[in-house]
Amino acid sequence: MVLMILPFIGSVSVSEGLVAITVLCLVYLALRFFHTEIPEGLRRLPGPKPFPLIGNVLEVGSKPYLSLTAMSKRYGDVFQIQIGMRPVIVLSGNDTVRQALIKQGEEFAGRPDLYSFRFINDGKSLAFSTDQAGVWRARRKLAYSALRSFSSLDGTTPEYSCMLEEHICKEGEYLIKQLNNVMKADGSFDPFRHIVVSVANVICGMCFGRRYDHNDQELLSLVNLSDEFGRVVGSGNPADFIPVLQYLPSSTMKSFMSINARFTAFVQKIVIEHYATYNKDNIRDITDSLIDHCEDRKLDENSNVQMSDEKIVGIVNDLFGAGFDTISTALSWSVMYLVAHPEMQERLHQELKDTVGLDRTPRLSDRPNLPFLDAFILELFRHSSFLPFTIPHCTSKNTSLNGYFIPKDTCVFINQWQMNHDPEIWKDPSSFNPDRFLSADGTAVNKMEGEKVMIFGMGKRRCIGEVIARNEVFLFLAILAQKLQFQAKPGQPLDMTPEYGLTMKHKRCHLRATMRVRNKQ
Ligand code: HEM
Repeated sequence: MVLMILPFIGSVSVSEGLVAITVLCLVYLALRFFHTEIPEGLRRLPGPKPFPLIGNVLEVGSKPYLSLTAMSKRYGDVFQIQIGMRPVIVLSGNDTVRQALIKQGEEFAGRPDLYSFRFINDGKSLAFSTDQAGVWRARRKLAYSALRSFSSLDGTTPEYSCMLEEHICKEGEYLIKQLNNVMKADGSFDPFRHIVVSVANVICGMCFGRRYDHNDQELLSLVNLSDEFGRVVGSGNPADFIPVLQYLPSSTMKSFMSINARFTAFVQKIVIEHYATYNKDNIRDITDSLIDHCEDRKLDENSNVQMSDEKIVGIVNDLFGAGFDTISTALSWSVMYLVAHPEMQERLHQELKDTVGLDRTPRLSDRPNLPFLDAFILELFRHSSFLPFTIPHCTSKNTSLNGYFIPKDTCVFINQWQMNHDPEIWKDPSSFNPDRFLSADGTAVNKMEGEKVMIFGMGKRRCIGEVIARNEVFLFLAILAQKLQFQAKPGQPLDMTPEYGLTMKHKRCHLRATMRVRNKQ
């Protein structure tokens, strides 16, 4: 965050700077003057003392998941920091987060009105916008039912249990061929670069009824920009917290706007093609089903939530965006963990060899027989906590939590990383140990332990793609571990340091892989 504010200082003239600082000081003093009254019986939130203007930016630093976890040890599960001008409540601890997001779910389900969020999906994002509760709920329901029906649709042949399985198996097999070819040609590969196209193709198949070549430049440039997107949304763009910065030039913000504009243009082009070829009697994919919903709604006089067609069809933009970045980050990390723990890589392969064999592609129905793979995925989610915070929440009314007063419209960060590394819950949390999720004889996953892992959020805003995501990570990883053996590139030590963002990624690197079984041609 501090690193993100610094570039602003160089791009402002002295007089502009002085005016900005004077305005900020006046606003700051006014805010302190009108300090919120605490209702009787409730306490004022604890937290570090903020500096004028920058608040606690210095203490939060560039790894907020670590600094805010350290602060939770000092101030407790509910505390307040100030980022720039904006107070932010940070929630940690399983019981506290459960209380806020489930028991008091309605009060904590909003999204804050952050400047950068206005550029995502043209300000009409289901996940990031400040839609009124009724509109958001109706859009979420539509998105959820479209996702569910298009993933559970029958596959094109009885070989596959559903469309989702068909897409993943085909893309998984194609990915193996692709990695094999790149290995032959270059001797190493960048895991994220190839995984992201395969994963994007699965969600493209469901949303748009099409797939892209691994060398398609338009798709490649779009999906490889997602790191940049996560960096702004994840760390909090300075202009979100120091409003006057919205009016000053910023290269980060410029690039963020351009990524969003390109993303929206990419989806819009496909949506326009769908409108032109739409046929009510042949709903091809999620885009068609959303267009169909707009048509039906025009005939439904009882529909009580007012939503524009743009807001309905724009849902596909959210599904596509959320559907590839998260899953490819999870899979890319999986490969890194396999390389970091070769004994686990062998154990996984052996489990697949013993239960599935090497002659057929794994299926979703193999899952109950692959407990170590399931435990490995749970530990990957927990240990990497690659989504260290949920998307920021916001209170919809004055409320209280653990006896502390929290005013309406307060921005709330949920620290998933802290929950996944809490020593009260996890024994030796910093070690990577999938066995923690297995029964004593190693034959079954302990479901209760698994449910303690927090990576999809909880309550009213819980991820709507969770089932698809879990299935996708499982099946892609099963295919990769069955067919390939991954290693680090000689002379290149593995760097597992996460780079902070909405989704934390490992540094781009090159790995090697050898085929364990011949792929079907
Ligand atoms: C491993 C993969 C994934 C992870 C870890 C993940 C995690 C999350 C998290 C933490 C949130 C925010 C929850 C909150 O704000 O409290 C979220 C929201 C969301 N996710 Fe996922 N997600 C994944 C995959 C997907 C997929 C595949 C889709 C759809 C195809 C999807 C669609 C969404 C949507 C639409 C929201 C916004 C929900 C709302 O604001 O009401 N996600 N996800």
